[in-house]
Amino acid sequence: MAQLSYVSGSVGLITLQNPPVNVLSAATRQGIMESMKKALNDPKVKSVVICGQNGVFCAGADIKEFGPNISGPSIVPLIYDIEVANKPVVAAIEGSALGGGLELALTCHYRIAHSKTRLGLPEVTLGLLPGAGGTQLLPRLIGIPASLELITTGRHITAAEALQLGLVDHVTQSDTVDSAVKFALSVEGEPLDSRRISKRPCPHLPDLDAVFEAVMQKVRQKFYGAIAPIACVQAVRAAATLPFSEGMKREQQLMSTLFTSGQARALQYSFFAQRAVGRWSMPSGASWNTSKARPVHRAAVLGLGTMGRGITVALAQAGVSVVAVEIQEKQLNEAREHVYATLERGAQQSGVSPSCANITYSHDIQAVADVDLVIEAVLEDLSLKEKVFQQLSAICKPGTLLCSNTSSLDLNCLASQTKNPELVVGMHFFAPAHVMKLLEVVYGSKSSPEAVATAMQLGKKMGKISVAVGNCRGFVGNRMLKPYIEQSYFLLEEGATPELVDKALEEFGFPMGVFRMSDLSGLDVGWRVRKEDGLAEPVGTSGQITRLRGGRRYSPLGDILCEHGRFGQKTGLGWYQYGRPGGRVAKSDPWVFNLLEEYRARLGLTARPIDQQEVLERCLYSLINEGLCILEEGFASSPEDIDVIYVFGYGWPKHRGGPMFYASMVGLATVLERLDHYYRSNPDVPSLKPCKLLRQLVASGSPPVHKWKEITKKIQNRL
Ligand SMILES: CCCCCCC/C=C/C(=O)SCCNC(=O)CCNC(=O)[C@H](O)C(C)(C)COP(=O)(O)OP(=O)(O)OC[C@H]1O[C@@H](n2cnc3c(N)ncnc32)[C@H](O)[C@@H]1OP(=O)(O)O
Repeated sequence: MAQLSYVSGSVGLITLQNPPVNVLSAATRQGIMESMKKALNDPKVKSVVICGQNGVFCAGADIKEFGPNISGPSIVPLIYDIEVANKPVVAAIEGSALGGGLELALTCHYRIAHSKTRLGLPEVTLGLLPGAGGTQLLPRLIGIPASLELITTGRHITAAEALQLGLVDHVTQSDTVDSAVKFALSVEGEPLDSRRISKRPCPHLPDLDAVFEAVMQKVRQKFYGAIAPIACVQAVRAAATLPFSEGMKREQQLMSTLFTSGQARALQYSFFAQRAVGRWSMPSGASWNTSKARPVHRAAVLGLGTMGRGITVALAQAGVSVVAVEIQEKQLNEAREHVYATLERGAQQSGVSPSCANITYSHDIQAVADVDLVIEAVLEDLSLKEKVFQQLSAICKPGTLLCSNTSSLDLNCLASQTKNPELVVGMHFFAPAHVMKLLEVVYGSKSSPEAVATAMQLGKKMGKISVAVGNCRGFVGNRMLKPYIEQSYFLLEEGATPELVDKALEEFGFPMGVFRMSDLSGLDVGWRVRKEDGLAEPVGTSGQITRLRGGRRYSPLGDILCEHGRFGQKTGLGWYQYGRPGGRVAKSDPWVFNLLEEYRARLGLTARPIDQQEVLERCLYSLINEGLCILEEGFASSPEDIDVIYVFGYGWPKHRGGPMFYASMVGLATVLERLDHYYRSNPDVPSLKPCKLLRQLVASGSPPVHKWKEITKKIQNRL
């Protein structure tokens, strides 16, 4: 797992060999330790270079090894041995140097990096801190403010930024190992004391207390509820205020608390879940490793409203050439300006040139004739979309993939309008489409595995986390949102306020509670759907209110707000008041309180005290139950798919892993017991009825999430 060889007469070259990314597994640590010892004891060796095989230095500790029983040599003494070595040790960094990998490089006496290398201490994103000396070494090398920023965000930086910060000594464009070996030869025999970072004082910072206080406040706000960023700040503070050895003790102390935390487990689960969703499968058995994606060089976006514009930007930024089509001239011109400005802004932020040249605009649908793939993003209206798919099927060259950005319509209906329904898939982006990481790739009953593979690959190219899901109402994300919103309305009927419900959800970790979120996305969207479904009936001021519709309990509260023109932020009024149309700051609205009181009085409902626990149980457990139904029915192939969708598309707090992981943390038996309890008192609310899979999982001893697939398969086979 690490190999010592000899080059240029006097250089011992230690190569980490743990593909694909040379993580510091027990065997790799052992290999480094033995190779170092051999090199240092060999009188022919005058200097040492450490590199990684296959163009990657090291992606840090092996996350799979984390747990109560870690075997092999500890990482801290291992890297300490490198720093105290009496021969110069040079890190030859290429590919990635992350986490423990960067810490390994920090204990070397010199760091040479290839210009394309990414460096960082991303432990915080795994619920940890850089616990192999990173919190003590980095501030001594690059100062406290820069270290705080890198360690609390886990941001990866380029070699150029690393050079600017003083994190690396030299950046090369040519062969990294060759450069490092030449460099090692040039420093053989030179004194090393000044090169040992642990021996340096931490750079002085005036107003130390004020700096740390401000950072702590920022971190608490930005990463609400997360414990790792706070521990990171505390550890860096130790570097600033304590001698190195004491700081190291503090780092270890803080690390041991984090290491066993539920948050670290959730975040590490999420790390692997993000990668697992790429290994998609369909109920037919087709999957990522049996299906080949087609290349997409040229794509079209049809409809340049908010979503179409965002998708155009994301495609252009991914280097795909785009034909952007909008039939209304005015909308087309506005879209052109908007896309240009967004690309310019993005280019300024990232320091690369904007990709505007890749886009051609047209108001003629015929312009899509020779593209490889079309993404339709016209209004969410079935008959309009059906017409568009008929046209696309007639215009596009044979083999063009036809994708819809619909968030709610039946993909099979759209596919049935085309000559080749196997070429139709959903690409459900989330607003703003160039920013949000999530993409649901929806397969209909006729979508070919090749079409799914192509959409998944294009999503990846656009920097999205793509999840393949089946074609059910609302797909995965929006379908699970329905019972969650429904419960929040019922809670209002029973005595809660929008403020109380939102507070509970925001304290849980959502960036916005359900009512603030609804105001942001617009209450009229759901109202239109409910009207189409025949659920929303005009209530007026004196009309009778029926709470049982379609055989189940229904709350018309959202409809009543819409009848009053309260569509949320865009009209300045919704569940809250915003001062003006388009306002963003939510203020409580006495009108809503009065409405709730009058509504309850009309229906003879008595308000009762409702606590945060009940809000969480009813909103979250009904959402979880729907997720389990989706798994049971096979519309998502794994709990990881659902969790990734919720974390990256719906603001589920990252440090809680996702709804399925959270349910397993709370205890599936507890979730079942609470759902049973609420369903008993609300038998007209079917979303509270625990699904078969939940009962089965509990009966099977509540296995961990990665074992659920065995049980879902059994249920699906029986169906
Ligand atoms: C042992 C005692 C504990 C002391 C702790 C001391 C303090 C140190 C802590 C750490 O170092 S924690 C780890 C910090 N490192 C990271 O967070 C890096 C994580 N990896 C990445 O960001 C990316 O993988 C990459 C290196 C940028 C490469 O990206 P790329 O897109 O090229 O490939 P991936 O598909 O992401 O990865 C390939 C493959 O490798 C697996 N993998 C990557 N990193 C790790 C890791 N650190 N541990 C275990 N496995 C890792 C990844 O899961 C992929 O495998 P599959 O999931 O596809 O099987």
